[in-house]
Amino acid sequence: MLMRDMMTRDVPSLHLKDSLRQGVELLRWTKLDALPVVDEAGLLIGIFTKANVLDAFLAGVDTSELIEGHFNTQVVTVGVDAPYQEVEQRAKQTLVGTGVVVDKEGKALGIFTKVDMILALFKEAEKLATQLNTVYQAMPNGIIVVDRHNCIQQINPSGEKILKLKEPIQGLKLSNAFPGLDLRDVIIKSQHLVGVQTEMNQVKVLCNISPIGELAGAVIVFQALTDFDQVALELDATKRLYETLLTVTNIAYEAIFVVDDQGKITLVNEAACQFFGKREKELLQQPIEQVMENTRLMRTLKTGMAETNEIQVINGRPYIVSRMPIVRQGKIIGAVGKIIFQKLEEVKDVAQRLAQMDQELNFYKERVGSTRLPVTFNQIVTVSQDLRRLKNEAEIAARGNSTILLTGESGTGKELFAEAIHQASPYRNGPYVKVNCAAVPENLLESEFFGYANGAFTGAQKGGKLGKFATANGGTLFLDEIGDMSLNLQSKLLRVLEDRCFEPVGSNEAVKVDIRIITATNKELQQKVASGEFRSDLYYRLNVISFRLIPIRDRPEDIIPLVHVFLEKLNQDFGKQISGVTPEVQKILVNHRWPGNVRELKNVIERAVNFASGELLELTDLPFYLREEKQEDAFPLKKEWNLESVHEHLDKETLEQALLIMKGNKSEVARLLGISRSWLYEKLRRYDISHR
Ligand SMILES: Nc1ncnc2c1ncn2[C@@H]1O[C@H](COP(=O)(O)OP(=O)(O)OP(=O)(O)O)[C@@H](O)[C@H]1O
Repeated sequence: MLMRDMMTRDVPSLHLKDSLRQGVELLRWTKLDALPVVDEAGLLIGIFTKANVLDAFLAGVDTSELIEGHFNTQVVTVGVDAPYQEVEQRAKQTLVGTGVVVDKEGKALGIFTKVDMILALFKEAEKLATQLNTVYQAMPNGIIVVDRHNCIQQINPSGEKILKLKEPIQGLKLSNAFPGLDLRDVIIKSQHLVGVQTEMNQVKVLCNISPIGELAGAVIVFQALTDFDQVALELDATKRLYETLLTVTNIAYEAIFVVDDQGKITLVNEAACQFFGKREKELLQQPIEQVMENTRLMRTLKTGMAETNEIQVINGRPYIVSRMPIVRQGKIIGAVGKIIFQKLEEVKDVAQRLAQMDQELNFYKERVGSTRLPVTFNQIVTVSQDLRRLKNEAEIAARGNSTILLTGESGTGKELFAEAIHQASPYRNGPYVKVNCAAVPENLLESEFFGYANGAFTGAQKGGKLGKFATANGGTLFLDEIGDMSLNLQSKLLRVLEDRCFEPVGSNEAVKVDIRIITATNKELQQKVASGEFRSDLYYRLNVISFRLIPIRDRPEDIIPLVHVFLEKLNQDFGKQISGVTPEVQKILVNHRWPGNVRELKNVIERAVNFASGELLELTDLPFYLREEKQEDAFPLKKEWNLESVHEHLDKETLEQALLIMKGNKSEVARLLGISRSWLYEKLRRYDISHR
């Protein structure tokens, strides 16, 4: 409210040439207590009041005299645009009952009387009361007003609702209505109480209590604690969720960042900070476009389309990037970006370490070994003419001390032959030592083969350690998977083969050994020689006498005899009495291609014995891939298949078969299929093949 809204307007002004009579008549006519006096230009020069009239009368002045000299030149003036508060202030400070309202030039526009002030006050109070009442009625918090005697004056609708009041409480003593609530200190000591938890009408509430003026009473503002608790709980849960999210994102190797709907960064993980080379606070709230070149995140915000695993060149390097919109109630409220393999080196490192541990595990597993009976040629089951001839030749070769190379597909019996040769050789009384060259970790190779001298290196076993060559002294050293031996070791092996002499790690003294060496591989060594992966001189050294073992599909007549030998042993192990296989099963076994050879056959029979309930192994006892062969002799080409699905089908079958052959040993499966372990895991995951 401004002065212009409070003043009395249309007030006549007096001039110097006006008589006292005219002044009195105007006062009488307007019923005002004072009138402004102005000069010829209308500018205010004074005020003519009832007191001036009385003074002139007492002095016996004639009413025809001019008012000049009979009015006050000291005038209280107020600007027409002065706000209510200023007017109130001025009114409080002066005792003068009437002020003159002027414009900026000082021209009198009207007067402002005490009556005007009171009316304005009423208006202002009314406005305030309406505002307060609206707040009072509408606010969600409860309000109780008590007077100085602790009597409840008012309670707002929210208050009644929160406290579930059934009857009015106005007029009651607060301590009676709500026992335990004492406001005496608030009222007497004018104290403010904040965050008071109490119970009113059996409702837990949180209150702020304030005194009203001086000893006038108090007001309680409260809210139900249950609502409050709820909000607090939700807030806590949100906080926890946020912290979990931060921790999760920080564990990730990928750079992860979140933007709001404007493309401003709202969250970054540590990897993202490293990736962008900035600190978190430097990134937060920055437009993503300024932080990352060629970002397509703004597009994601517009289109709402997720893009996963796309190649994007950032700072000249390609990265795998994914983008995902964040949608809430059908609206895109932000997006997440992810840059994968930002720390590819570390991932590779971890993978390498895992592979090495895996290798070491296999190696030590093998070392633990078993104390089974020695294998002789008698245990090599065959009715095939070719294999029998090979067996005879091997038996003859065993009698000498030449190095023997055994080649052939996986599972064809190379190891079996190696041991049988040893048992039939002049070295039979010496040890038979087997080393899987592919399983010895690169860092253990030398000491494993040649041993080490006392104190050769920190952590070395006291007194040194014998290597495989020394251990096999006087016996046979069977080097399996020779095709996987590193070139470095190949040259060292060549020396031992030539001189039967070697030096342990950390020693200058050559050790001479008398050993028979048998090697084996399922790789095409000649091809490896051609590609430079295998030393040709070593190849010729190893290839003095060689035997290529025959895959079982080329000697199907051996299948059923082998099955019977296996059944005999398995019956003992499992306490069963299975005497053979049904004709149906026999047909399948004989027709199968057996990529895993005798090992696969042995595992299939072991599995079948586990499942078998009758006297003969039945179709249902066979693994699924073999059962399928019953229906389809050739590969089944279905109408709905395309080249890709056919390929997948074959892939899946081969994997399942390989897993069975290798009894779930992933390293062996990968080796059998000639793929890396990581590729194998990828395939198992893709085809959803469970692998324990
Ligand atoms: N003629 C056979 N008679 C009896 N058992 C056999 C015969 N041939 C292979 N086996 C058995 O099949 C399994 C695989 O044989 P072996 O380990 O000797 O094959 P491998 O050719 O050395 O395989 P890899 O190249 O995968 O090492 C062994 O359990 C072995 O006893």
